[in-house]
Order: sequence, then C-alpha cells, then structure tokens
Amino acid sequence: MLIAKSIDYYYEGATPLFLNVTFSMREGEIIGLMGKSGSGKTTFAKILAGYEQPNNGAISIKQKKGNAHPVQLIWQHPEQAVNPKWRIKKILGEAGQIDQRMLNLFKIKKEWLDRFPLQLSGGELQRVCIVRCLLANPSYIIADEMTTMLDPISQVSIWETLLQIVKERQIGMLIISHDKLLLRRLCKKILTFDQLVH
Ligand SMILES: Nc1ncnc2c1ncn2[C@@H]1O[C@H](COP(=O)(O)OP(=O)(O)OP(=O)(O)O)[C@@H](O)[C@H]1O
Repeated sequence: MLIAKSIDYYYEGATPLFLNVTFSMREGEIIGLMGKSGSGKTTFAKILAGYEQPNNGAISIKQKKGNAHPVQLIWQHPEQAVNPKWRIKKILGEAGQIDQRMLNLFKIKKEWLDRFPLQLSGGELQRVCIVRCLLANPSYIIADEMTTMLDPISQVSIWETLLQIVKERQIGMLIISHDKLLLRRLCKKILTFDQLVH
C-alpha cells in the first residue's frame, strides 16, 4: 500500500500550493487523476516518487522490492527525463538488467541501443523511458501525461502493452491526464485533485 497522509507543499517563497492532501493506492490498483492545470498534480507525483520532500505530512510505502525507489515516474517529456549524453544502452542499464522480452514488447530496436536520446523520435524515446521504469521493478508507477504527445495509434499500443505488464506484476498505477476518455477506458477509479484535499 502507498499512503500519502496530510501532505502540505509550497515552493520556496510562494504561497502554499496545496495543503492536507491525502491519497492511497494498493498494488495492482489503477487510478486516474484529473484536475485543473497548475493545481499541483505533477508536484504531488514528484513527492510520491521521492523527488521532492513535503513541508508537512508523510508518505509510507509498505513494500520495497530492490534498490530503486518503489515509485517510478514516467514523464510527459521523455527528452527531459534522460541524460542526453548517455547512449540508450547506458540509460536502460542503469535501471536494471536489460531484458530482451521488454525490448520486444515495446518494439525497441537493437540498433537504438547505441544511439543518444536526441537520435530517437519522441515516441521512440518515451518507449525507452517506459522500459527503463519497468526495469527498475517498481511497486507503483505514476504516468504523468505519458502519451499526450503521441499519435492515437501509438497511444493505444503503448497503453495496451504497459497495462498487460502492470496487471501481470500487480503494480499500482496512477495515471495523470486531462483526457477523460482515456482515463475512463483505463481506470475503474478516477479522482480529481480537489478530492484529495481533506
Ligand atoms: N520548481 C518550481 N518552482 C516554483 N513553482 C513551481 C515549480 N514547479 C512548478 N511550480 C508551480 O507550481 C504550480 C503547480 O505545478 P504542477 O506542474 O504541479 O501542476 P499540474 O497540476 O501538474 O499542472 P498541469 O495540469 O498543467 O500539468 C504551478 O503554478 C507551477 O507554476
């Protein structure tokens, strides 16, 4: 179980972005999160994944599988999520042992492994980032506008593959999106960020 209890957060010098946010997710659960632009969804995702510390409140995560953080984030802009000076092989290898089945599932070609991130398209690089996330063997994944910049056919194919693995491994998944139809298709439970404020 991932539990965020009474989280407050403010960026330095700014008024509080949010106060008293409470959220929980079980492993294997798939939850959609919507909310006004600028309300703090991405910031909250960073807190859950350990990139930011809350000003008040606590995060507790029951299960830890390995050395990597048990909550892994997949960002909207993959080019900002990787070291541009590292070849794809190194980017993936840092997360865990490169697994050929994963490369096949996400249609990652062997020749890409020797390229740098800017030598892949946005969609290709996003698939690399998804595989990197899975190689870290997370208990929870947060996908923050993960497929917003992809064409509809690629979106469907990526979500089908990722959800198959998420279900196989009973990973908990929080999907942040403004796309109501996408969330309705993927999630039984859809929350708005306002509903998390208690
Ligand atoms: N590093 C930062 N320093 C100061 N303010 C920031 C920083 N990062 C984000 N903010 C501000 O915090 C607020 C919340 O941003 P955040 O990205 O968490 O919102 P969001 O709900 O994910 O928005 P969107 O739906 O548009 O992606 C915004 O007003 C943003 O300008």
